[in-house]
Amino acid sequence: MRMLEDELFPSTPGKVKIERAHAINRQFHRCFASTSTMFLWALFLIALTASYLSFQSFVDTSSKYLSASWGGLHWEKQIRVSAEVRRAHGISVLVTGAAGFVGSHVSIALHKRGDGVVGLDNFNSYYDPSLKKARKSLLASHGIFVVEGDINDGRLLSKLFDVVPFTHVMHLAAQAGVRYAIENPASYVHSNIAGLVTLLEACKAADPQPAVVWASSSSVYGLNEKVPFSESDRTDRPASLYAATKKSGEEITHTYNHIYGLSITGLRFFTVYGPWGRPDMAYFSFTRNILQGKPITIYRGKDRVDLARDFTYIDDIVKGCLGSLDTAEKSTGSGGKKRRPAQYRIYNLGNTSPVTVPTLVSILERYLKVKAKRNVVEMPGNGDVPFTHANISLARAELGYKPTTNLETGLKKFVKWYLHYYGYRPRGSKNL
Ligand SMILES: O=C(O)[C@H]1O[C@H](OP(=O)(O)OP(=O)(O)OC[C@H]2O[C@@H](n3ccc(=O)[nH]c3=O)[C@H](O)[C@@H]2O)[C@H](O)[C@@H](O)[C@H]1O
Repeated sequence: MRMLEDELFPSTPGKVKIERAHAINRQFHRCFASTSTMFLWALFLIALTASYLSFQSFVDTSSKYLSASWGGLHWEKQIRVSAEVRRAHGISVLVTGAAGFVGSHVSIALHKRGDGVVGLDNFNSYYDPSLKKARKSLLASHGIFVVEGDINDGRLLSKLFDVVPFTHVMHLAAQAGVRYAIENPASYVHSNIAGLVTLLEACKAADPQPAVVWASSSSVYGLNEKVPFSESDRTDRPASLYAATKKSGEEITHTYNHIYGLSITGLRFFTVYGPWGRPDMAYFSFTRNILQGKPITIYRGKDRVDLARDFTYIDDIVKGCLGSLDTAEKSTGSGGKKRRPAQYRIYNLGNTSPVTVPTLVSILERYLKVKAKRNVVEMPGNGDVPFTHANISLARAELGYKPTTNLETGLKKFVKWYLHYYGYRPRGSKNL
């Protein structure tokens, strides 16, 4: 009994080590008694490692192949059908970020007028992916196919251009949100810089090259104080990493225009809102909190000045996007070289009438018939700017852009959609 206890619970761990060392030594001598045996063992181990490594790479390759959510004849057919143009002089458009807020609206508008549309979206979880899936279903019900994939996937992009000679790319996929850049800076570089370059590489290599229309942002005006913001104003003082990546996007697209002859149109969107919107934005999260009886945080600027935004309704933005696609000239390059200079444009798409954040809240209270629990705090230094205000003369003159929806009307439509989508009882909704 005592011996058994000693074996199981040795009083001196060092002793065990010495005994084990002796035992291992004896075994070692038995196994590798001669040099030739050791050589054979070494050969055996090398062969084993090599076969393990090649098996691993086989497993990796095949699992990548098996898990790829794209490819195959059926997949290609869905893309071709979705890209079919159904009107004279129609266009075929690859819409990136198609399951996003602006992307889904633009896709439907294009499809409705007879253009071909193929969507691309990575369905990331920056906000509730079930809303993105619901938008995808909505698009499917219109006959629009959305490919699940990432703009950083160059192979996928070149495959898409092999299957369809897209005339246009509407590039809306991006890491959005001004304040989230503090939490996750890498995601902005990944989507708004690396993803943009991968997309432009695919566009440059495509034959024919498509014309590219893409989403920049009002945030590029950064710390500008001159109002309203005009396209010729300085944009070299971004207040957030989000803004910095969008400004970089304007410069990156310029490079591709200059070297490869890609036709480029950048659209500076001003705080877009509306049905099927983004849950991370203030008007959306305020609505959710007000209905749930939770407090909302309202930021206030220096000297207790209210923050203001040139809130722009989604339908107006869609018209600006379509106007841009329709007036975009063809790209001029092929085989990696441009034949002649190509079009390069930048436009503000705003509403031209800024509204303060407390006023936005009052409008929501009225439509929701619930008082908000307002918690007013100093604007934290996390990338916000005090106000935005668009000068849209250029877009009006060259795109025929003319916003027609004020914040009151637009929020009414948003609230109606929100109550319906999230299954609220139609309390007084007849008034909406
Ligand atoms: O035009 C753009 O280029 C950008 O527009 C949008 O950014 P913003 O104008 O910042 O919109 P949004 O977050 O709705 O905040 C609105 C107001 O509410 C204030 N705000 C916000 C949150 C909060 O809890 N409290 C608050 O007061 C806040 O301080 C601000 O004054 C897009 O999100 C962005 O992706 C980009 O497209």
